[in-house]
Amino acid sequence: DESNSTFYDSYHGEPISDKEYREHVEKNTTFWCINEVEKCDPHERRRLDGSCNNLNYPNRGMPHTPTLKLLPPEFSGNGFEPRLAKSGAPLPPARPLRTSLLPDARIPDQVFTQMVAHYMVFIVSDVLSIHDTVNYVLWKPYCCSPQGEKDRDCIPVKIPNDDPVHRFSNIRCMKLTRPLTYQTEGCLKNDTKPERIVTSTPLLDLSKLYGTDVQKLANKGRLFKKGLLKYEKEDGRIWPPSTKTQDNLCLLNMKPRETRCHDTPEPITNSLIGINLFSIWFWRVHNSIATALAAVNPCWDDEKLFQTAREINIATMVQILFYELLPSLMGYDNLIREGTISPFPGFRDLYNDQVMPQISAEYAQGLRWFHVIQENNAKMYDAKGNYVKSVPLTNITLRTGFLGIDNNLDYLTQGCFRQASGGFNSFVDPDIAEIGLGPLTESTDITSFDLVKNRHFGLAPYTKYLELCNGRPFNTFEDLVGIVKPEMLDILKDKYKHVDDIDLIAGMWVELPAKGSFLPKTLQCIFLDQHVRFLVSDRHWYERQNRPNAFTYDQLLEIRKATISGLMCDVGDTVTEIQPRSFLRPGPGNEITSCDNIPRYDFEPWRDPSCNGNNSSSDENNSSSDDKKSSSDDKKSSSDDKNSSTDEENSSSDEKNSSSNENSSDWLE
Ligand code: HEM
Repeated sequence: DESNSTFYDSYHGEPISDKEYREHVEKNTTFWCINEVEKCDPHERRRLDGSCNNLNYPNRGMPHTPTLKLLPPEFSGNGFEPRLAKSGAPLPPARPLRTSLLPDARIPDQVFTQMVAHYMVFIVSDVLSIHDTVNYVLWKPYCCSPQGEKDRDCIPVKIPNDDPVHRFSNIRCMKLTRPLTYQTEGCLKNDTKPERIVTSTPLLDLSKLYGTDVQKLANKGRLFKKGLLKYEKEDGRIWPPSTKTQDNLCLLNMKPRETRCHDTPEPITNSLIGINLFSIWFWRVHNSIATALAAVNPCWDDEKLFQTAREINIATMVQILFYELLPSLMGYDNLIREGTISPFPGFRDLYNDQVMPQISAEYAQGLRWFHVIQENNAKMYDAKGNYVKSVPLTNITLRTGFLGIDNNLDYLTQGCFRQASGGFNSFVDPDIAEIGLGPLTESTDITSFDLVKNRHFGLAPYTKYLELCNGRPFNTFEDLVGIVKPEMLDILKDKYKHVDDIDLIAGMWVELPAKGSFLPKTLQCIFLDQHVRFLVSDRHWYERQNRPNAFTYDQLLEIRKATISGLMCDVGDTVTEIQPRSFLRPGPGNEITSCDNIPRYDFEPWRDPSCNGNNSSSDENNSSSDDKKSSSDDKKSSSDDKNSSTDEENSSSDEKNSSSNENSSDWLE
């Protein structure tokens, strides 16, 4: 009897009939095309799978739900191929366009650190998917061989003979596949506009950290003690649980030395290094929060500790994004003016149940622009900032094992805030443009792919977005004066026959930054729209006073203290000193300083009066949580003797846990 849950069509968002349900079962399309939603309870917390976020449209906010379009998609022909140029010819080929508009060069940025790129790619993992990449790497790896010519899904990128890089090689093809869509997965008919499908929730909710499935989280994530996530301790470092078999995503671990591979609810934690690092860090943040909560509230059970820690963890991630990273990138005044952030520390409640929790297709594409600022040569430093060595990031994708040896995790961590990001300019790091996926492919130009995907998603011409964002028409190349960089206007004219031919991502590559911002004008516009949507459409938004289990005013004031540097001091290996604003390069006004000077959460506002019958134990735990704030430099030293009772609980909980004889009070350090 399924009376407690309803099946929704993932695309349309309507409940489906029993007959339709059985048809999907027969076609084996339930996974992508159907969302199962348990009856909503308006008072429950944020669900893992995003369901019931909007009580009127319960599947909106779940995985496999569609993006919103700022402008109607444009395709050509019955097969929904990319739109054509005004002349009726195909648009200019991707690779030569990319090498002209966005040439290879490695130029360090003068303002931002690597932390920006890593945080942004972690945000990407929270709202998008990697299955389109897995598709051409693993499932259909033949797109540059004869077999590929027979497969419609193959859309390889051709390299011309006069290519600036590959004229010196014999590589003439880069393998690539069409995006997975509701059509390819059998949810919509093939004669409808291709509509991309993704696996994350379209909400900022750490959905790839906790996963979107209660059972998976129970199996792989939760320790079911004291609100903690499972963890392992090795050489004094805390890790998410690992798999000892090889069937996970760590394809590039160099055996036999490199064996570590996360066994978290979602294997994506093992993918790009920025996703990997922030997954490790937010995993630890969860546990440090749960431990601090347990210290002030000894009567809270595992469930209450877990759920509260998860909420604070999510709020921390969002607070850092909205109030630290975005203002640095886009300008504080711009964000205040547009309503992305509030100038006041207290509550704000802009929830509108008519706005669906969705991301725009343009936001998904706009995030790709950040490939421009990815510096691929990761410099590694010791805790005092002495240079140790470097590693190309493209060599450590799908290679969690690298982090597990030679103090690499520590050194990389230091590099995140000591090394500049790639320049916010019109150049792409040569490795991102030519290597891309490291040893997984012969050659991958991520930025050419950005252009090809832009077309296969059917995004409207750049000029239409200019009109949308600026409120006036753009009819000629001359209308782009003041919009794009002058020298780039010449190249645009060379490459595109008509101004309306210009692709959205190409326009963003060559645009001038928006006023008071480091982002290109049109990207700024797309970001402003989406970030307001995030907060307006999310019933569980952390700044709301009127939501289930809302923070109190005093709790929210603690969340306001979140900074990326505070996070690094709490959970970053060997981080005992850091600049206060570590998305920005250290230097005058942002000098590296002791972690003692970096603000951190105080968990007193979470003290639950109903626990306070038993004072002796809560006092003791309290003093240890105070310790934590001052002594940030002992993440490695294993304390401690206070909780001998937890020894036993822990060792029984997890057979493959290398830390089974450690006690969970590690988190009380
Ligand atoms: C070492 C650094 C990075 C590498 C090697 C990398 C690699 C890739 C690759 C191979 C793809 C798939 C391309 C395709 O199939 O079309 C991709 C997609 C993407 N990347 Fe990156 N990336 C990196 C950094 C970043 C950063 C810093 C961001 C920041 C926002 C980012 C955002 C995206 C987005 C939004 C997509 C599209 C995902 C989707 O549509 O589902 N990437 N990246």
